[in-house]
Amino acid sequence: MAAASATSITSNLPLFRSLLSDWSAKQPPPKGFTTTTEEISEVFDKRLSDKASGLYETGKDVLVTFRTRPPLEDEAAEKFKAVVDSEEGQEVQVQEKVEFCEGITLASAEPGVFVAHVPSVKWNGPTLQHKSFDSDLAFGPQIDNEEVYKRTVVANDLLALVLSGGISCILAYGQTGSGKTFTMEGLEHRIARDLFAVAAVMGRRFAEAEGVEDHDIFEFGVTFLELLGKHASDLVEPPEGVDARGEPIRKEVPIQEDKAGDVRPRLISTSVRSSAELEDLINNSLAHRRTSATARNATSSRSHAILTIRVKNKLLPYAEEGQLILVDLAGSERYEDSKAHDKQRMDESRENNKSLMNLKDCVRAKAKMAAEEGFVHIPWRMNKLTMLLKPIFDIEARQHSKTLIIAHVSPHIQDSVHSVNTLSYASPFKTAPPKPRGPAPYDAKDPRTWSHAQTVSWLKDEFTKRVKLRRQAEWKVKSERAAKEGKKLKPLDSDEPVDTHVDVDKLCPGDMTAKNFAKMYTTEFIERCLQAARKDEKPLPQSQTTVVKSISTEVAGQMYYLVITAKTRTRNAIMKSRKKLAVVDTYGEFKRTAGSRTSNVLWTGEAPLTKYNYGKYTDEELNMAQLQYRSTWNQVLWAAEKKAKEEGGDVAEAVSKAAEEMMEKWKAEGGRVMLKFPEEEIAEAKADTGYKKWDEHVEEAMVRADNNKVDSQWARENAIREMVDDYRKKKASQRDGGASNSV
Ligand SMILES: Nc1ncnc2c1ncn2[C@@H]1O[C@H](COP(=O)(O)OP(=O)(O)OP(=O)(O)O)[C@@H](O)[C@H]1O
Repeated sequence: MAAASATSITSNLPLFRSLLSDWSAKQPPPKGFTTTTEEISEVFDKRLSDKASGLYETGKDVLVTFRTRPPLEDEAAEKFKAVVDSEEGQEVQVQEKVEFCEGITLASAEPGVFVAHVPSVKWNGPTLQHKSFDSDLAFGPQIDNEEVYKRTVVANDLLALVLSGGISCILAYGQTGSGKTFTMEGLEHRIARDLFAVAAVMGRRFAEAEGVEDHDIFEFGVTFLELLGKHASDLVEPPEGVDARGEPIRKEVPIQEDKAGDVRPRLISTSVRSSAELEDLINNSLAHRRTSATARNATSSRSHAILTIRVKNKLLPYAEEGQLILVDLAGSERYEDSKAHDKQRMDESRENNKSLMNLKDCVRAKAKMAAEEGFVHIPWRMNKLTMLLKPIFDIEARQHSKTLIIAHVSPHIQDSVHSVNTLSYASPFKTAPPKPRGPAPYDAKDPRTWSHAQTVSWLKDEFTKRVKLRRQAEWKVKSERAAKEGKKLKPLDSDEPVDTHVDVDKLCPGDMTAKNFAKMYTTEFIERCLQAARKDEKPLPQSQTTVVKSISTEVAGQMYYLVITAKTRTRNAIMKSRKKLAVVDTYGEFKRTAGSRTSNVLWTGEAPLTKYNYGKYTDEELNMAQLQYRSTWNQVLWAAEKKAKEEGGDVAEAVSKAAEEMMEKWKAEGGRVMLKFPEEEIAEAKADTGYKKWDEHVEEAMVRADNNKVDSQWARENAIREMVDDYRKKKASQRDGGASNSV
């Protein structure tokens, strides 16, 4: 079935309307939302006012939302009035007055389901296809910005996340004119309205827990950046004028990773202290963006706009900053449209297209990572847009983050093809909710498996251990000082009980487990520890506050570290079993065609099929080569088999020979041998190389592998092999050097 042209859609509107009405008559009534907005507000208000209600499910890391807007007055008539007559290639007015016809139907609001009605042409004439897409939430044309704000920002507690040192990111995606800016501006103004009220409540709670008088504990810095093609500029500054092409002239801002691995373009960061100041800043920056939109070509729909609000907690000066990142993306269909434009515009559109595709890869990888509870490679270094979004894509980041993508579609049937593109871009980000699992067996290294009693016992041990460590360190300093004065301190009795300050039973009441703590933001954990350290509800003396803050930060870090490493172990086990499966699959296919093979081990001398001595390659090498060549491996073997059969030759010999040739090629391409190193040696090599350099090398290798369609897991291992080899060489030369020195 072919897609219908704009001409045929508009001239066939009566037919499509009747097909739509037949279709609608057969549909069940749309499903609405599972909660009312009043219920969302109620839960939120309670959470803010009630200290004990901090235990809540943080839900998914990536949420997908669809939105369609109402048709605007006379829009259909304006937008679709003159259409090209495809037969004659001339513009003709096909209808006197073009009335709106629905291209999107909301089938369910939560979980979201949109049905796009796509006009197409069958052998017997025009017809309609109905394509259904899933999301977490869907907003029909009657939903206003206030409700969108409540069901996204409020329901997911994004402001509290940011104020607790986490990262919230909202991405608006869709065709030009679909309503991205309308949504983002709506959200931005409401965020400006509420952020300081939420900050006041959270600030008061935190300050009270610390026994500090000043409740004004947050500092806010705002930046606004525009990315047009590869060029970034600061939207806080007005443009310096317009060039001959009618484009705004702006100072370019470089986007690079700094030495610490951060991507912080040099933008004007404006400090804001109230809703009014934030609102003013947003309005001015948006006005600067719109100034350019009134110029000859609306740059606003061709550029990405990124508003970032950074939040610093003055009482936790060393903690990571919270970030709220709001991104109004460039129109998604621009590349096709740009074909009629000059080279510069086409380059810019190609760049936008690339960045949107790369963004898709990153969001998809992130969603997958969250759903599978482990690490996957996220290629965020591939372009400037995803580099700017590093905080949400960097797997090393220790901050909790939540990403919300709002995919916008036009309501018109004439835009259905674009709508299908938009919905199929965003829909795959939706992940299944985590499967309800029975209680996992106890694992001392995985906090997610601990019961209430095990959690209490771990917390008691951790606090005690850390207080003892502090005591030990202080004793050492004091005893050294005493030794200088010729005195000797009484040795410490390590069995002597210590005051951990934090009452763990108070910190971990009822049926609370480590799972609850692991989901908690660090600031919330510290706040709870400070509360649990209070005796008779009296504020703690300053010296104790400092100790509790520092120890509880360490305990939270240790808990998070245990969760992360447990997740990595799960992930590695998944990867390993997948690798095995891939090998078994390859083997299965080979067995089907080659017949008589019985051994479970591939390509070894023991197998009856092989006359060649495969003993010269290890199983690991053979598996790696097959994984790398994937389907090519089978194709080559099948071709050898077919040829031998046709020519009446020895099939086993031909197949084995072909396999051997491939192994030789594989070796010649760089001796891709996966070596096994002891974990301690890898850890030593890592520490010696430097963690940042190590990770960069691995990441680069994986990106290169992604580009070359080579197994990225193999690339990772190969990169590690190279670095451990280097480390071995370095150590050997030091040894030799050391040995020659000592001679
Ligand atoms: N939900 C809505 N309700 C009412 N009007 C809307 C809604 N969404 C968008 N509009 C209107 O539709 C028009 C196009 O919306 P908007 O400018 O937000 O689109 P856009 O996707 O940001 O386009 P561009 O990519 O060109 O910037 C505007 O006039 C806007 O006011």
